[in-house]
Amino acid sequence: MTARSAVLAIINPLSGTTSVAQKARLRDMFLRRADTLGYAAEAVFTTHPGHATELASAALQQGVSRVFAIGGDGTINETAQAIRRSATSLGIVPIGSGNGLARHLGIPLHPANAIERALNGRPVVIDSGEINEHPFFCTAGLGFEAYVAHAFAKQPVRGLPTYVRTAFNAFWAYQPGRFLLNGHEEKELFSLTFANAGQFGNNAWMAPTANIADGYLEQCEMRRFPIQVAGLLAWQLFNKTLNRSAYWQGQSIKKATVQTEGPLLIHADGEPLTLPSGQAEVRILPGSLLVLL
Ligand SMILES: Nc1ncnc2c1ncn2[C@@H]1O[C@H](COP(=O)(O)OP(=O)(O)OP(=O)(O)O)[C@@H](O)[C@H]1O
Repeated sequence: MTARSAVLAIINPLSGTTSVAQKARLRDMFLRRADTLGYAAEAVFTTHPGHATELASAALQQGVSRVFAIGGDGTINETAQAIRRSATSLGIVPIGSGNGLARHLGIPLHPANAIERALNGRPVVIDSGEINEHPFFCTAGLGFEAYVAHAFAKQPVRGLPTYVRTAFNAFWAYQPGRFLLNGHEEKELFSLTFANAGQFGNNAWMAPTANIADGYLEQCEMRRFPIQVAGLLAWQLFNKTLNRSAYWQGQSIKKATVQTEGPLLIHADGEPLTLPSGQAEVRILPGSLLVLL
């Protein structure tokens, strides 16, 4: 008799707005379905930030071939960073607030369908990025989007309504910053995005033409814009046409540097980070992650 292949599901009890009881039902559904398909499945709830990386690293050491992240982009990031550049594949069951990577990849947003897709999926190679030592799989960036990520992290409740309220309030408080790009171009920017996937989440497409497996990041710059065009830009962001705006500029890059005076607020897959040196080095890691699709 052949041994059953081991798989692990990592579940963030705090992702999105579904209750812990609902997530426990998802865990049970995952375990039942994995068992039916012949896997030796385990599922673990995270207990603290960074726990998903610890669990996925341990699974990798034990030779687990498929690790499933049941959560949002932050949980996917923590899980994927442990198994990138390995033969272990990532399954994605999106239950977060934005689910940018899952939406870009066309993964079903209904958890039961996503479980089915991931358990039956084949490994497909995608790129990932790094901003200093921080990996990202969807987007990283600075300026307004980093400002919002920092503000959102302080909210007691997650989910889309909280995100929209936080972004709206941040819009009035935020002042565009000055950044030195690649050591020679000084620019005042509303935001600067490094996109592996095309969207932040919730179908907000900052980089409508991004290809997640082409070996490039899309560097998207948003210039300061008059308040009168904010509504139009928001419409274009969700309509996947922001790249037609005169305030948007994009290029495909393999690496970039950004400097600012004082600490640099950034985000990696929506997780807020601060770079005390004020300097960011961004690069693409082509073909660095296997995703079950
Ligand atoms: N048990 C836990 N207690 C507190 N925080 C946790 C725990 N497990 C994970 N986290 C943290 O929760 C944060 C948010 O998780 P996640 O990204 O999955 O959900 P989300 O923000 O609702 O979704 P999205 O990123 O798609 O918008 C991550 O930064 C992660 O480190």
